[in-house]
Amino acid sequence: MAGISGEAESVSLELLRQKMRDFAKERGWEPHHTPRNLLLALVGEMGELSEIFQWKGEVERGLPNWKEEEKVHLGEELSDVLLYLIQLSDSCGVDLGQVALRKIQLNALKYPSNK
Ligand SMILES: Nc1ccn([C@H]2C[C@H](O)[C@@H](COP(=O)(O)OP(=O)(O)OP(=O)(O)O)O2)c(=O)n1
Repeated sequence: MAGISGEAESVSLELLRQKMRDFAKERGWEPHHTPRNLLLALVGEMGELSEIFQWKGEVERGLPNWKEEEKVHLGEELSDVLLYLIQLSDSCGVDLGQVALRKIQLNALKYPSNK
């Protein structure tokens, strides 16, 4: 699927990490992108994401009754959370893709399948 700039590439965590590095560098924001600042920004975006669901009651999987504009807004807030999480990991020197893969393996050991 083509992205906003017409890119047809597949989206990897590494691609997003590099794009956010470039984004911060081009604006001279790197000094502000410390782990603590990025964590607080992430928590702020988590709040914005939560607001979308606030007072709605239970929500069906796939959001069948949501307006298109609500889904677009949801996608934006999910993206903000992801992009700050990637930047936070990067600022801590953590390879998010690798540690997440390892965590999935640990989860499988902790919660064995019955099948
Ligand atoms: N110092 C900054 C500021 C912004 N961003 C990026 C990461 C997020 O994807 C997005 C956040 O931008 P805003 O703070 O403007 O937040 P919103 O897009 O949610 O706007 P608003 O809070 O007005 O709804 O921009 C960033 O990396 N570093």
